[in-house]
Amino acid sequence: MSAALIVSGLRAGYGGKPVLHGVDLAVAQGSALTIVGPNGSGKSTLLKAIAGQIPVQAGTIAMGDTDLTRMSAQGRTRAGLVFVPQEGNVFRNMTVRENLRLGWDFHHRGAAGRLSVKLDAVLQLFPEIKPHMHTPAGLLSGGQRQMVAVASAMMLDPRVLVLDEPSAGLSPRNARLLFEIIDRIRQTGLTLLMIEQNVQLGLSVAEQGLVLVMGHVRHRAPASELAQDTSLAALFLGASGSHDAPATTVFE
Ligand SMILES: Nc1ncnc2c1ncn2[C@@H]1O[C@H](COP(=O)(O)OP(=O)(O)OP(=O)(O)O)[C@@H](O)[C@H]1O
Repeated sequence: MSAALIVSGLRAGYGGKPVLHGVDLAVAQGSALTIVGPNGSGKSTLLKAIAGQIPVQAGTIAMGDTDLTRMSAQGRTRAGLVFVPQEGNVFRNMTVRENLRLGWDFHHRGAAGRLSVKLDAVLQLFPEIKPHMHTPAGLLSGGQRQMVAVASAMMLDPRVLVLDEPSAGLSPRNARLLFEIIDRIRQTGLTLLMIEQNVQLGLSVAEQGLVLVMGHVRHRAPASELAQDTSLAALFLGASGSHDAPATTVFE
C-alpha cells in the first residue's frame, strides 16, 4: 500500500528551540497510526507541525505527491489534511448543525447543493449527535462535543484525519463510545493519524503504533504488538520525565 502521509527528518519546536529531533513516520493509505509517549515527549508538537500550526525547522511533510512542508495550515486543510485539535475544536455558541455546515462551506465555498446528502452520510457515522442538531455545541457534554468536532472534520472529506488526544477529558465510558465511532469511521477507508493518552484505547483502532520519547521515535511496531509490550508501561512510569502520567489513565 502507498503512503498517504510521509514525515521525514522533522525538526520543529518553539522560539527556534527544537522539541522534535528528526522524526520519521509514514501512514499507509487507508490505515491508522497511533502515537503514544510520556507527557512532554513532543506528541502535540508533532501534530501541530504536521498541521502547519508551527513552522518546520528542518525535514519534510508530504501527503501523497503533495509537499506540505511550507504550506499554510489552511492550505493543508484544503489539500485534505484535516486536524482536530484537543481544545477549541467546536464553536460553542453555534448549533451542532451550524458547526457541521462550517466545514462544508469551507470545503465547497458555499455550494449548497449536496449539503443535505453529506450531512446524512456524516450523521450515519455519528447517530449520537443527531438528536442535538439544533443545540448550541457549548451545551453538549464533553463526549458529545468531541463527536461534533470529529463529525465537522468529516464534513471536509479528509484524505488524512489527524486527531490530538480525542479522549482527553472524557469519562472512560464516553472515551470508549468515541473510539467505537472512530473505529466506525476507520472502516470507511479513512487514513488516520492520532495521539492518544489512553494507550490501549488508542492502539485498539490502529494498525501501527509509534512511541515518541523526548522528541525522538523510540519504537515503532504493529499496534497489537505494542499494546502487549510490557516495557511500554515501564517507559511511561519510569524516569522519562513522565512522573505526572497517571497509570490508570494511560493503561486503564
Ligand atoms: N507553545 C509552547 N511554547 C513553548 N514550549 C512549548 C509549547 N508547547 C509545548 N512546549 C514544550 O514542548 C515540549 C513538548 O510538549 P508537547 O505538548 O508537544 O508534548 P506532549 O507529548 O504532547 O505532552 P502531553 O502528553 O503532556 O500533552 C514540552 O517541553 C513543552 O513544555
